[in-house]
Amino acid sequence: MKIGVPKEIKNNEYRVGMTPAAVHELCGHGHDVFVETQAGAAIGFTDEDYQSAGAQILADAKAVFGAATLIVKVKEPQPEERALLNREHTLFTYLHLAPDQAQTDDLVASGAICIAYETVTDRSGRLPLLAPMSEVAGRMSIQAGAHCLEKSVGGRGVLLGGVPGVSPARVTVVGGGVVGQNAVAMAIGMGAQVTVLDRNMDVLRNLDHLYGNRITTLFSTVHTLDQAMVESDLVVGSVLIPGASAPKLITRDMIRRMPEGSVLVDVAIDQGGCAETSKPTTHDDPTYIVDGVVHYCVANMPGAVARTSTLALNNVTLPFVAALANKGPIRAMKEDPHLMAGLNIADGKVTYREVAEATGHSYTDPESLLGS
Ligand SMILES: NC(=O)C1=CN([C@@H]2O[C@H](COP(=O)(O)OP(=O)(O)OC[C@H]3O[C@@H](n4cnc5c(N)ncnc54)[C@H](O)[C@@H]3O)[C@@H](O)[C@H]2O)C=CC1
Ligand SMILES: CC(=O)C(=O)O
Ligand SMILES: [Mg+2]
Repeated sequence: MKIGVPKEIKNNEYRVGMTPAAVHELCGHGHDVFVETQAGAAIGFTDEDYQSAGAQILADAKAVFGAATLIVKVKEPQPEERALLNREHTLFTYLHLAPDQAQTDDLVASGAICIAYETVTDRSGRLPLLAPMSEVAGRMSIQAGAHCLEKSVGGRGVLLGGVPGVSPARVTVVGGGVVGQNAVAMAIGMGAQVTVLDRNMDVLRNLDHLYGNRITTLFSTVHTLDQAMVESDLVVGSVLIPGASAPKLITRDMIRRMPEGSVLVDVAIDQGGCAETSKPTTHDDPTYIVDGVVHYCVANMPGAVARTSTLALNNVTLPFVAALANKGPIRAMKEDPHLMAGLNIADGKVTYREVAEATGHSYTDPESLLGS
């Protein structure tokens, strides 16, 4: 198989789809790997490192997409990358299609096989290719939130941990999954007073078991969320319905009633965001203010700690890249229903129900499309 690794071009995105170590493994299996020049340079992976691992270095994305059939990336393809895709390609990357009509339409038109990291499953129903980036973003959400609480960025001038004689900040985490658990751990570590909401009682029981009365767990309803929001200094949005647009649980009215200078870090922004007031921002210009509340809505938070994130991502994607390359995408998916769960688009059809529903495309069952 010919595998291509283009340089990421999203704003401040320094991650790379494959590390030199991953390239070495794939070349060892007899595959050809083509890496765009400087693809990993920003995080210390030089062209020479990739060449030593067995890759060929190509001058630009056009050459990589021309030479390879399996494209391994990190972020959703940008318009200029989408223009390079055709039905010979298999694209393996984060896609987040439900809130992104233009990308969905372009990928349908390309005819390519498009497998989304974020909907690949595991035996316990979790999302193993999303998990490491959720760990990163969950941990980052508290440091980003702490910074946003500073006066210079419009925050209310509150220190998360307080000091002797002054109360700590109140942090509310909406969604206690992977992002939420990592946010809770960091917020507790910094001394904040933490409340976490979820609709899954097992999630709340597990957090209660871990932290006891150090945190407050609340079953998430409109009422409990409303109460927690208006008393919070920092809110982390971390709900997910896999593959679907994030539910808009946080209303504009709740935002209006939060304290002046409080902060919302909407990590779920990559699926459209869980607040009515959320819109995607970039690391270049990460925040904006609505009704006095600082909103941080960066859709590629892990890109800021790109070296850690690339290594963590490659740990989990490598076995799937190897399966796709060794068996070919169709056989690899037929033999692994968890990889098949990642298939969002193929042959001009949308094969993920929530994406079809959100974007107005008709849904095609992936098994019927690929044949059994
Ligand atoms: N902005 C960024 O850079 C990044 C964003 N993310 C995103 O963060 C979000 C969360 O990801 P994970 O934590 O991995 O997902 P997860 O599936 O581990 O956790 C989501 C949690 O939300 C809960 N939930 C669903 N509906 C709810 C409701 N109505 N009320 C309360 N809780 C509800 C679920 O029960 C689950 O515990 C996803 O959209 C993911 O794509 C992840 C990594 C980076
Ligand atoms: C998951 C995601 O959106 C990211 O890592 O950028
Ligand atoms: Mg207000």
